[in-house]
Amino acid sequence: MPVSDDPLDQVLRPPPDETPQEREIRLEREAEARRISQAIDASIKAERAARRKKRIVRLLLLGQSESGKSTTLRQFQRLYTPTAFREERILWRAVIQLNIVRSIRTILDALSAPYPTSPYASPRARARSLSRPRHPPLPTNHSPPLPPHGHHHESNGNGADMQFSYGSPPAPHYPPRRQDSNRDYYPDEDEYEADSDTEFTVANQSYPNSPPNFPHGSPRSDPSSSSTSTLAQTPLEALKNRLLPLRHIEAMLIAKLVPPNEEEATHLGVIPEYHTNGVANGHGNGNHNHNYNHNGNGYHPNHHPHPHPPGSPTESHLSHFNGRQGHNRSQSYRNQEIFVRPGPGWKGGLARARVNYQSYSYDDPSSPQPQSSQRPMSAGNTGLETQDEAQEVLHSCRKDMMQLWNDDGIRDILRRRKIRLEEGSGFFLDDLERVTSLRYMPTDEDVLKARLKTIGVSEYKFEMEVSAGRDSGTEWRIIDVGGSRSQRRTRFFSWFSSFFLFSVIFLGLTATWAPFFDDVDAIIFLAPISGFDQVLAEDRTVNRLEDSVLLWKAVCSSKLLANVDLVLFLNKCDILEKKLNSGIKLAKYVRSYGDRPNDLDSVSKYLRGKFSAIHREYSPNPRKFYAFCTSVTDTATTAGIIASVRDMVIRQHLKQSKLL
Ligand SMILES: Nc1nc2c(ncn2[C@@H]2O[C@H](COP(=O)(O)OP(=O)(O)OP(=O)(O)O)[C@@H](O)[C@H]2O)c(=O)[nH]1
Ligand SMILES: [Mg+2]
Repeated sequence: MPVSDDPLDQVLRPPPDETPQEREIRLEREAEARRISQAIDASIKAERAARRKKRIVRLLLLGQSESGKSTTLRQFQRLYTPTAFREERILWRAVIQLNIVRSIRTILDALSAPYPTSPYASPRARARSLSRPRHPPLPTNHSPPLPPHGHHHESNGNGADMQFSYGSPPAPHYPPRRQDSNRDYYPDEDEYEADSDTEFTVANQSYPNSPPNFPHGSPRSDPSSSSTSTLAQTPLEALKNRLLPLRHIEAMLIAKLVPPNEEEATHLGVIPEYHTNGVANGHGNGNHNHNYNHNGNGYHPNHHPHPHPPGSPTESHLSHFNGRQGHNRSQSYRNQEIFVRPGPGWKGGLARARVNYQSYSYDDPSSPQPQSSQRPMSAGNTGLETQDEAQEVLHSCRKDMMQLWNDDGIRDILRRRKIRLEEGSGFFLDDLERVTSLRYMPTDEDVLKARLKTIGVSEYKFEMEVSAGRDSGTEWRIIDVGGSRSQRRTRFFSWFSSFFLFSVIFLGLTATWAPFFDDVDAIIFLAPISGFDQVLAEDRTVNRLEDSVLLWKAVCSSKLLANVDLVLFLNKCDILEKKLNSGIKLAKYVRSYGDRPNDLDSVSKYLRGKFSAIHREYSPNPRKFYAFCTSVTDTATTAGIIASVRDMVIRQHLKQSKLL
């Protein structure tokens, strides 16, 4: 008998001194094991066939944090389950309220932030910050050009140009480079050097050279703030005092959005004043667990350590708003987004208290308008019987918020600190009059613009409503994952945007994850290409575009996903276009772009070519690949793209079914 080299054969080979009875028992056991294995195979096959027969289509959304995955999911819901989507719009009002409050907080913090303490601050900058006040580096997501050594060059083996390099020679004032094993990089792009000598004295003081345009004399008279106004040193200070109620609203909204049974510390730091008010829910105690909610039905397949170690910035996100001393302000509050689990978890509580408008159709202006005395009722799980306090506070603060946002001096400060709120997520400050009205009902566009970070993995099931078109009856399952990085212990880990993706793609498909990724019909991968000049909020050493490319390579080369068709959304093209038109050059960040034209068409074509080449080189097997330039918040253009994706996926799905 030929001797096999297969180590498995060697292990399984019967012992040389096996007796006839032992042999009989062994053969019986092996036959039983074979029978069980065949039964399992048959049942898996039958289940797949049944699923295909029932037309269950599964889509997986992948991409870095803020790439637009959940927004794409909302677009699917808007298009194919319009009634349900419309009914849920009111639930998004709390999220929009929170987005507004946090935008205002960003501005206020920008006005009162301390001076640089970054270890990477240049000695010159440090010296200057000691000698005279300057604008401090505030957290921004905008990246400096990466140095020339930072490029990645891969050969595609067939001579095609696969070079995709990031960076350009550093501007002279950037901090000294910190050496990484693979490349040089700038750890902190926020080292700020004023580009002129115009001097501001920030943090509640005067603005000698370019004052914000507050009205001279007394601040706007407001009975609710008269006592604080008299204490105020400046109109700005008075304005800030009048905006103090937003602190309470922020804590209240978080308590409202996070279900009471949520185990996870929900970024609520231990803020004594909130706790004594009984507003906060007592989280923030370092009890970090993820419960991955599969199918939104409460199934929690596993517990994983919280991605943020105790003491990480997420535990104190409210502290900055409180303006209390002693917190490390280099911990960017902008990393500290509120997140809730996707799916019905957070909506569940809100949905129990649907807004109490009487049969008023927001789409039908001829339907009876709500009475002016009728204010929207809270749709949250706190204060169900009360009026919507958050909306009322926002309404009463709206003039002050508008004054703050529209002030030229403050805009100038934001600009100098590279805070571009209008390009960021959940931006509603240009719509304050509308969104703070007492009868505000979010529009479809508002829901798509709202920002709520996803944590964990959820599968959404829905059937297309009959009104949605010919494919009604197909059950769609869309899997939305949280894209933010969770593991930064090693450089290797930090290359990958998500612990979840990392687990699935690189550590192998564990039983825990199998239900999510098994038998997926297609992946929609979102690469927000407007982020070419930005860094990740969760790791400020990493350029966003670079991160997307690395993740794309990982997805393309994953053996687990080798047979899944890929749809690429080069997303946030609307922001990209604005950036390019404002003069920001792609070539400064992607050196290989050279002197090609700096317009949307050329840039998107170029990047599409790069992503497409990576797909060709890295995919283990040939497969279908589609690429679109998208702005998934745009309802008109996205409808067409989603219809194409739907047709393509269904076609493929049917083809596969026939093969079974
Ligand atoms: N202007 C613009 N904004 C977009 C676009 N796509 C998404 N956004 C906004 O970007 C923000 C982030 O989008 P999400 O869909 O929450 O991102 P995500 O990929 O689900 O992020 P995680 O849940 O953190 O993984 C939201 O406020 C969206 O409204 C786009 O194409 N253009
Ligand atoms: Mg999301």
